[in-house]
Amino acid sequence: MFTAAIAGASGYAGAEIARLLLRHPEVEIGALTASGNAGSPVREVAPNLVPLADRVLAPTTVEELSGHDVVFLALPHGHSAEIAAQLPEETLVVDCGADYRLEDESAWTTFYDTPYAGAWPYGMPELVRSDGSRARDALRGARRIAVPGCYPTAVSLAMAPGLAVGVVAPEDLVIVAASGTSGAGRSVKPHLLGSEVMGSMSPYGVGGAHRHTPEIEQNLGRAAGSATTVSFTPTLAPMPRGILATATGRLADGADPATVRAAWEDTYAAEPCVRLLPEGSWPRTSDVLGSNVVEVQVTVDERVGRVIAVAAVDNLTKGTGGAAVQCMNIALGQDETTGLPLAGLAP
Ligand SMILES: NC(=O)C1=CN([C@@H]2O[C@H](COP(=O)(O)OP(=O)(O)OC[C@H]3O[C@@H](n4cnc5c(N)ncnc54)[C@H](OP(=O)(O)O)[C@@H]3O)[C@@H](O)[C@H]2O)C=CC1
Ligand SMILES: CC(=O)N[C@@H](CCC(=O)OP(=O)(O)O)C(=O)O
Repeated sequence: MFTAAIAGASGYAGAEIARLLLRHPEVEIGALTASGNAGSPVREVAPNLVPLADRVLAPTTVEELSGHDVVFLALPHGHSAEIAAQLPEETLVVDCGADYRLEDESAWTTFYDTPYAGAWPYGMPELVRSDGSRARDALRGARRIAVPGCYPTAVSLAMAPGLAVGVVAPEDLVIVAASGTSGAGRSVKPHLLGSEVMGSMSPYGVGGAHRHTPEIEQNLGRAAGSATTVSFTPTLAPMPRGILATATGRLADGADPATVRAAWEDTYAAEPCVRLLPEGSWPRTSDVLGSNVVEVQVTVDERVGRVIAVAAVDNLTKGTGGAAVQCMNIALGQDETTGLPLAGLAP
């Protein structure tokens, strides 16, 4: 058995990790820490975590987090480095925040207002590179892992196969994605009040301003084997969980619908957490609710010569907490899907 602590267990991502670890046969849940909610019983902040109801949230300190095999950090950006630096090198630290996702310091300083912390192995196991290798390779035995952002998970897994195989041109990539409100965390934000969100969809971070833009470019650049820029527009949808991302790119010279289909099929044939749907079926957020699977579909709009790839993901499961547990499994040498739900809740 391994022991795991969760820092930020009172937040959406931390509570999702706890939900998943409760069903993990090889992990015992240790310290659960919080900030403003420290001292409260779990039932007051995450009543869905019934088996943990009477556990009391501890303050987020290195002392509370020490002595575990695994420490999950589910904290706001900028809080991971100080804690990670004080944990032993042999402790597996899985960071759900953005702090260690970007390799390019200038990209970080353009989009974030905290100091650049560095880059850790990137926790998107299925991400394919131009040489056919996967990001998974760097996760085996790793002791520091950066969990991807939720939009980059959906977008990158939707489009990477076409870039890696060369059936999509690496320039002129356009992405529009809709996210449920839990993507923003649980702290109160005026634009996320129920009366503002219900019955309405709205864009934000328009014009290349969203901080996930460089992370998507990093991922798709790795797939393409060359620097890549994207136009990315996020939108907010009136639902608690889920992201639906639509990515389009120009059909590469010499490619056709059959080679496009083959690129996606070959890339994902052996991936347990990415499901390429049968032709004609399209991903829906409702089908991946609570599941650690990303559903993907691709087609070619031959009239305009563009490849259209769509992905649906639960932002809190495969989009954060599930990816964190999947990466832990790989790092610890466990079967990759141990403890993870691979079917969604329906209806
Ligand atoms: N929500 C999502 O879909 C995704 C989230 N992430 C990332 O995961 C991390 C957590 O996100 P999420 O759970 O949504 O956020 P929440 O706002 O829901 O939770 C934040 C957590 O951090 C704690 N916290 C707040 N301020 C501090 C502080 N100054 N020092 C230490 N702890 C603090 C909170 O404690 P308390 O409530 O007790 O004050 C809470 O436990 C973020 O980095 C986020 O970007 C990544 C991918 C997707
Ligand atoms: C709906 C919503 O607000 N979503 C968040 C994305 C959160 C996420 O994935 O996370 P990181 O903060 O870890 O990068 C946003 O757009 O900022």
